[in-house]
Amino acid sequence: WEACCLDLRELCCLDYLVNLVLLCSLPVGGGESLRSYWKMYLPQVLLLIYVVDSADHARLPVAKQLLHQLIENNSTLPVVVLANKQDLEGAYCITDIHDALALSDIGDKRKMFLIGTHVAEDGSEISSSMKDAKELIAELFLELQ
Ligand SMILES: Nc1nc2c(ncn2[C@@H]2O[C@H](COP(=O)(O)OP(=O)(O)OP(=O)(O)O)[C@@H](O)[C@H]2O)c(=O)[nH]1
Repeated sequence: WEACCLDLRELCCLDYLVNLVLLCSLPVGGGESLRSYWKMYLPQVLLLIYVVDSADHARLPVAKQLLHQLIENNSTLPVVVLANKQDLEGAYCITDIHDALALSDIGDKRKMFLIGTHVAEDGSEISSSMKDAKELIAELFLELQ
């Protein structure tokens, strides 16, 4: 991580920056066996990107509880929630996801964004929603340097 702490303001190519952000990210899965690692990584991150499955209504209450627990002791950590799988029939819309995750309770001190995304099932192309999310994340990353 430290090796990547160069002055990103000097970089003017957004594509390069987006790729660099992805390189610098620490993806941690959401499975039960991996959740104990979340708090371990949290102090090292500039920005939390929390991905939920918008079509998995049954697990949204757990996703809400875990998100709130994760950030309860860090009132300023910026959070980007990706409401993924928006392409699936029955997926909750952004307003429903906002309510299901109780994002209005997350506090007004931090930057918080909620974006609907989806990826092609075969991974063949990057959707425009995912490109928008990547660009937002890159811009936030720049601001946080
Ligand atoms: N239609 C659609 N499928 C997706 C999307 N994102 C991931 N998938 C597919 O969903 C399947 C499961 O992927 P994920 O939900 O990301 O996997 P996971 O989070 O490890 O699995 P769970 O913990 O069981 O939810 C894979 O076949 C992915 O290709 C999406 O936005 N739309």
